[in-house]
Amino acid sequence: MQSDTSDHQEPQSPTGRRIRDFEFRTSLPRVRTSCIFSTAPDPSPKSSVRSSPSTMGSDTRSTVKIVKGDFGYVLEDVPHLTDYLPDLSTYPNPLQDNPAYSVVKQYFVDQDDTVPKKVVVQKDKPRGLHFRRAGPRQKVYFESDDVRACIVTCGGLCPGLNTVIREIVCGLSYMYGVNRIIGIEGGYRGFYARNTIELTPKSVNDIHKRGGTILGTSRGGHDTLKIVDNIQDRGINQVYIIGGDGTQKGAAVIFEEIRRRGLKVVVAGIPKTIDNDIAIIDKSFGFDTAVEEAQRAINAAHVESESVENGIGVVKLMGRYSGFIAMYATLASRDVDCCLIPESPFYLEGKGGLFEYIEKRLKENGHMVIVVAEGAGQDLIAESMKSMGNEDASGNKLLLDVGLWLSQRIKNYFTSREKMAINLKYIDPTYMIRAIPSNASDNVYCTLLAQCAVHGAMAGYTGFTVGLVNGRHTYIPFDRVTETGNKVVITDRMWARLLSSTNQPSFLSSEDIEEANVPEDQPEQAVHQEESLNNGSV
Ligand SMILES: Nc1ncnc2c1ncn2[C@@H]1O[C@H](COP(=O)(O)OP(=O)(O)OP(=O)(O)O)[C@@H](O)[C@H]1O
Ligand SMILES: O=P(O)(O)OC[C@H]1O[C@](O)(CO)[C@@H](O)[C@@H]1O
Ligand SMILES: [Mg+2]
Repeated sequence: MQSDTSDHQEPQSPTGRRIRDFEFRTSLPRVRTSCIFSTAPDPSPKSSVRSSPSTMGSDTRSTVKIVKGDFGYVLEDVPHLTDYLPDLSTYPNPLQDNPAYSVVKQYFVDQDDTVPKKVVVQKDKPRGLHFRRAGPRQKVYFESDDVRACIVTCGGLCPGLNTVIREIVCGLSYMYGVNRIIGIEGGYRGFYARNTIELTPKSVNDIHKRGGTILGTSRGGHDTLKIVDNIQDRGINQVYIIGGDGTQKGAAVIFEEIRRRGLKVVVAGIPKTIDNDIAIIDKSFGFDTAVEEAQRAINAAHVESESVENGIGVVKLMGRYSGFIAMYATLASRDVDCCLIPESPFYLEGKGGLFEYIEKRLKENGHMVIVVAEGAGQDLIAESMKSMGNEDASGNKLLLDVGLWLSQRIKNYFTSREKMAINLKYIDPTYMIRAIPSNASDNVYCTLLAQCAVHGAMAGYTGFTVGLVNGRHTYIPFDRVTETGNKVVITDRMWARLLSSTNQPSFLSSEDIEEANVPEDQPEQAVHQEESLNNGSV
């Protein structure tokens, strides 16, 4: 954990009273109609609060705290409990007496520390967007005995979920002396439809060695009022929500309702998605593990295809809207001849099409490997199968199996034209990849994310997602991570590197390139991808 040398100034309670906030707040009757939110006194004369789009199309308007500084500096700050409960007491952080941490020089993060979204800068350009740096603060807003925390996991599985659960429990317990932590079973609907389980450092001790989530997960079932009623009834005052883009949208609505009721309850999100499709953050946990595990499937496809005449190995990898796993697994392997992702349209027949390329590759090399992300070519499949538009319980598009479809189309093409006898093997390792435990580097990453979430919650921050931005942990407002998704930018250098490593056609006409050209706010995203997933190398 990084430390800082400057003096730390925590906001003090104006009353200085050490009230038992948790008991006080949870004894209040439920407030459903009146809003007792007020914005915090501006920390800077240049700060302002902007409205952000509602996440649910209801009256749940969010306010994002914008602080402006010199040279075009902008801090997009996260909410704090004192925004709507200004009289809360603060307490010294128990970490200062913890033998492990007390020896660290300036262990606490300075209140003013922020992290820039963009690290490649030009001397005449504004300093741009910043996020609040994550980490332990000198003062906390909860007494250890008063904390009652809960953890929930939602959406699809991802390597590392159990590690995050483990480290939230251990972080709360060992760093802050919290011993009342419960797990909500089966995703959002578990708040009102399932039992809870008690979580202790002992009960979670070995769970990081297992795939999946010990709490279970689900899609759909997000009923905001029932969830917040349940939080209130159970006296929960720290809610840790682990999940993808849909889950973070759900967390944002829960936060809004909690704030509307004036509860001293913190909502902290930990972004999870194997697809790496969450905006702003460098990468999501479990992504590295997925890319590594995908190598085994690609390797099998390569061995199978090179062992026979005109062998073709087709491997399907996950990636509903974003082809990051396919792109990085391809770049890592060097055995892949063609990588198809949702962001890059392709076509099968005719000049410059996939069939022509396969034929050429087989003639040159005798075998080939194709990696296809599950969301690729969905329009093409829909055209030929005349069915599309089904959704899962969370409203996500249900995909048609591109791997099976593509394999069949390739077989048909070569059989019907009596071009050449091919030998195609289709491998679908998607759920096997998703279900494994996280690898070593993801384990460390999950640990830091979990600990930063705990530090933020104890420090009274709320309505935030914890995320790595340019290698530093930050607190990001929910809206920022949910308003757009992270996608492979096909006019970016990384995709060019892939094209040059596989030698596949780009399948793009000059009009397509124009259309795909980075929109105004995306050059930053493209640079960001370069820097974050590529350690800044060019
Ligand atoms: N706009 C939304 N508002 C409130 N809740 C939502 C919203 N979108 C999704 N959710 C809820 O979030 C949970 C998870 O959503 P979803 O199934 O889309 O997975 P996810 O979090 O995006 O993860 P992944 O896509 O990586 O599997 C579901 O319980 C769903 O009801
Ligand atoms: O079959 P499920 O559990 O709905 O999940 C499938 C989806 O989940 C994801 O892994 C995202 O979590 C996507 O890549 C995939 O489309
Ligand atoms: Mg999602």
